[in-house]
Amino acid sequence: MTEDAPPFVQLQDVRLAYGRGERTVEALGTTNLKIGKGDFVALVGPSGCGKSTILKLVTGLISASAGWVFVAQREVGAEPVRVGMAFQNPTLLPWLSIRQNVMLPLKIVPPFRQQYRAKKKTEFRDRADALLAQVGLAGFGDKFPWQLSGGMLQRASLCRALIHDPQLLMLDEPFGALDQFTREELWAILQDLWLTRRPTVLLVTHDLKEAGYLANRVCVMRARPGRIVEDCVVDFARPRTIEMTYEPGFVSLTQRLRSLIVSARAPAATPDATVESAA
Ligand SMILES: Nc1ncnc2c1ncn2[C@@H]1O[C@H](COP(=O)(O)OP(=O)(O)OP(=O)(O)O)[C@@H](O)[C@H]1O
Repeated sequence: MTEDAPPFVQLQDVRLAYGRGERTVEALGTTNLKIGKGDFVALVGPSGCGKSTILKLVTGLISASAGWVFVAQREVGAEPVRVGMAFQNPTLLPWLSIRQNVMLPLKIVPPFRQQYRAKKKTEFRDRADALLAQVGLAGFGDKFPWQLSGGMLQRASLCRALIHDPQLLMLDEPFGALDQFTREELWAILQDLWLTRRPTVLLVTHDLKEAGYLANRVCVMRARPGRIVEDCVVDFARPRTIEMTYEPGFVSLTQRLRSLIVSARAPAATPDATVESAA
């Protein structure tokens, strides 16, 4: 993000508490975050520090208890923004083929919805097939989810998240359930998709190597209440490779992130501590 370009995503003095009264959980303390258009930011931190809460705030799924969330310089929810999402569980619809699953956002999201009804089905089908080919799933469009491996399903899920050219791509531990080799393959695929399409990406991950490989910035969070304690710039050249992750600069980045998280780890949470911290 250049100094004078307005941020595409901005959290300004945001606080978020779940529940009421004695059951209040202060999930996010005062939090500020700016993400430039087309940037790739990873959120890392101990369990319960509010990473997914930030994703929910940015997509407008929940509203801030205090402060403001802006996307494209408008308060979130004021204007529709095209968002793509992928989670740990690919959640493809089992009764639809892979291609139909990938095309689903085009049936739902304007302006594609109207075009889909009008005439563009063939064009959209070609678009889905091209995207499937880009992630190594050429020829799998007619298969059904049960016929694919976990890694293949996650590739298809990335295609579904990107088919409608989202301005914002929200990824909540998308590769968390995959083995290391499949995960590394998918990092390369995601990097390639990001380099060619340049959505603004917010990635939640527990994998520090993944954060360092994929992101331009890694925000380290701390719990109770959740907050960002460090914002590390990652400026390794692109495209990044797995070999690069063994180089001293990369290793010292992941070591630094690790020690930040170790020191950010809150003592084990208890229901009483939760109520106390919220009081
Ligand atoms: N719907 C909810 N109602 C009450 N408390 C919630 C709710 N959702 C999350 N929390 C609490 O808010 C805090 C932040 O949760 P969040 O899911 O954002 O953390 P996280 O960093 O994504 O965690 P993890 O890495 O384990 O997925 C946690 O203490 C969690 O228990």
